[in-house]
Amino acid sequence: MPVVRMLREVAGRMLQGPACGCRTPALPCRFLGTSPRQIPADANFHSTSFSEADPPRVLITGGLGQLGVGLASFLRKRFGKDNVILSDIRKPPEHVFLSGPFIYSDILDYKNLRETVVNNRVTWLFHYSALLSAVGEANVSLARAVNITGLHNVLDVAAEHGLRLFVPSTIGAFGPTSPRNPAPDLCIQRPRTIYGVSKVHAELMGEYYYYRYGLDFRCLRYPGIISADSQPGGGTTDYAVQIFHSAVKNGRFECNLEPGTRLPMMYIDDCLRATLEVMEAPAESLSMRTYNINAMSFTPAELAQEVLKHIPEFQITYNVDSVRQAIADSWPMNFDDSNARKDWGWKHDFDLPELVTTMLNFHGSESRIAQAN
Ligand SMILES: NC(=O)C1=CN([C@@H]2O[C@H](COP(=O)(O)OP(=O)(O)OC[C@H]3O[C@@H](n4cnc5c(N)ncnc54)[C@H](O)[C@@H]3O)[C@@H](O)[C@H]2O)C=CC1
Ligand SMILES: CC(=O)[C@H](N)C(=O)O
Repeated sequence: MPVVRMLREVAGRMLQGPACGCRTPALPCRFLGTSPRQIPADANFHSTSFSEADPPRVLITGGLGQLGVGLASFLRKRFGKDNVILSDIRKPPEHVFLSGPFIYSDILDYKNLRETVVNNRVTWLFHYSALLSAVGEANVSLARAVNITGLHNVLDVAAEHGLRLFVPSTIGAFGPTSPRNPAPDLCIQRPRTIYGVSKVHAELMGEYYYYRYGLDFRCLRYPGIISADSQPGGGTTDYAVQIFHSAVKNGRFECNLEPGTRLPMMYIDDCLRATLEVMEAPAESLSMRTYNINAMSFTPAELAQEVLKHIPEFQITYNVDSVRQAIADSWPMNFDDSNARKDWGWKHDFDLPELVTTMLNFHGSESRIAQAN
């Protein structure tokens, strides 16, 4: 029965492991026929590697959020200012607009995205556009469109043009039935937010494109990220950013999570370094395509204790937001990132004391500058 044997062989190849560089991957059905998303038959789905003399051409989607501007500035130091293009659907503030290339790019507009990639000869794409956990619950249909349909557009453009693609996932990709302390890389993932569901979908679709078409998909599950000079975009872990600004400005903070809510967290410098490290890691060192990364884990009460060491008059009060609390209660308290440490040498620099000192120094000097002016 030759047909059955042929099907078995194809299925066997897919289940065996990633497509290797020497094999021509089968075309996805949606790329055939009259679809605008055609992939040439000789397409090479393997992202190009780069040398110092020939750095990647980078596009960051959703780049005006909490993390994108910092990522652009970090990557520009490594690859050169003009090789890193920041994009978003919002208008950039002047200092961002003047700091390097910025373009309008709506990930829901496939043609616009493809044009951007082609016209700028993009080779690496960091896909940051998303609606985060709390805003996602407030606008499920928009979150579904941006986080799921938008991801499909990004995956197709990346596959079509042989890009190396980074998509961040999150602690929010786990749910109440996942092991919580710690959550390992591979376990039950049944999140109960549209954000979490869309991120599990992104992990699975990215890995599917990797195994099926050889797309160079790389994904890190970020903890809650804490940044000094950018505002969070509507997540459950936002309190851990806002507390520092309030502590310095007012000496007090009203927290929207209960004092004992333990969540994994990370300082932005560690997050951005991990992102570049996994993108630069040799493909053969990656035993997986989606990794947990971890740094620290604390509760609002523990964070407040650490702030008190610097600002003895600091006061924290609690006014719990039931939506955010329910989300936080379903997320991991701790992350097992041993695979990232083993495979590509991940190591964080910032623990809670260094985080608090750094954040308070930043906001302290900001407020001294404001007072002096
Ligand atoms: N900030 C954090 O603590 C964490 C972030 N992540 C992930 O990292 C990525 C970046 O996060 P943040 O910067 O915090 O997000 P953010 O919410 O601050 O920014 C997201 C950006 O996406 C843009 N956007 C929305 N719709 C768009 C569209 N149709 N086309 C293009 N852009 C669009 C928004 O204008 C916004 O600037 C997200 O994918 C997020 O899920 C993961 C875990 C933790
Ligand atoms: C942890 C995240 O993904 C984000 N900060 C959120 O709280 O939604």
